[in-house]
Amino acid sequence: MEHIITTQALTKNYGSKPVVRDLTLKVPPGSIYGFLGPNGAGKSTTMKMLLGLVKPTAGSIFILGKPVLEENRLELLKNTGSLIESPAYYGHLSARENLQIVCTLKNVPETGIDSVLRIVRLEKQQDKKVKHFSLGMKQRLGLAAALLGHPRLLLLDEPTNGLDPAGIQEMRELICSLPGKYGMTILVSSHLLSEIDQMATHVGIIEKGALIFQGSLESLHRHSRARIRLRTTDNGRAFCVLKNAQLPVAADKDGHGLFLHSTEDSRVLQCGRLLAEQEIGVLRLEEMQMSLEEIFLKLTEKQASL
Ligand SMILES: Nc1ncnc2c1ncn2[C@@H]1O[C@H](COP(=O)(O)OP(=O)(O)OP(=O)(O)O)[C@@H](O)[C@H]1O
Repeated sequence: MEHIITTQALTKNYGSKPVVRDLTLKVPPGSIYGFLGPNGAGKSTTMKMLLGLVKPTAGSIFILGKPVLEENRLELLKNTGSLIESPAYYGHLSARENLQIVCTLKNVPETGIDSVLRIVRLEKQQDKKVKHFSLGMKQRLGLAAALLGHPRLLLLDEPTNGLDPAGIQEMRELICSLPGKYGMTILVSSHLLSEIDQMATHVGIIEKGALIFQGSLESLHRHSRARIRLRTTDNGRAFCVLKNAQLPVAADKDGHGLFLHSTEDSRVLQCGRLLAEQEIGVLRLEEMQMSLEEIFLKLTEKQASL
């Protein structure tokens, strides 16, 4: 399977300051690739390099299987839509008129305007002046502009920044619908783990310019050591019984229960049997996943200790 975006040792220094280091991105076709990292990690700089807006210090970029070179950059970018930073508009013009200008700039037919307005659900407001738009509507118009020309690849830099919860939800649903309906691949950046968790199929985590994780969202979740939380009629005695049986057990911090640091059926079964034998009642038994927040901290801690 050929990746839609590949970078090799992509590097950017500003003066002597490394901002992106040796980045090897692999974005699979049809994926929503969540590009995750704290503020200042280098996400925007990377996306700008992919779009040819910032020149890499070193390394190479391949988009849709082709190396991005000065001479074919424009051709490749024809197949790429982007929403980087707050999109600029003519406030005194309507949404449709703004999109007509984008069509001229992109050299794509205006016949696509109706369809992108429908996708972003702005068809009813298409004749309204953009200066009267809410931030959410402006972001959706930005997405509509990115979708003109039906690109195969979309690059979205923090598309939900500044939106209210309803706007965030709307933008998220829109983004999620695009690969299935239109066969697009999407690279979307965010510093919010929960957001990526709800949207992405694949994840790349960048910290201080370097990639510290890349893979499917599922494989990221596998990084989370799941555990079982138990509440019993006698947590103190239960702890001793399980510990004596060499089970990986720990008391939880507030003393209301226990953690079994394993989700293997055989161990959970053993745990239940031992407690029943000792006539200790089980009140709760639940599987706990590490939150993405915890996974991120774990990954970055590991990085810091390397
Ligand atoms: N033109 C520039 N000149 C010098 N330094 C820059 C320039 N652009 C970005 N930087 C620095 O590069 C680092 C990475 O910035 P970048 O905007 O890529 O991060 P980011 O992950 O997108 O963060 P944010 O979510 O805050 O936008 C920051 O320390 C920033 O100050």
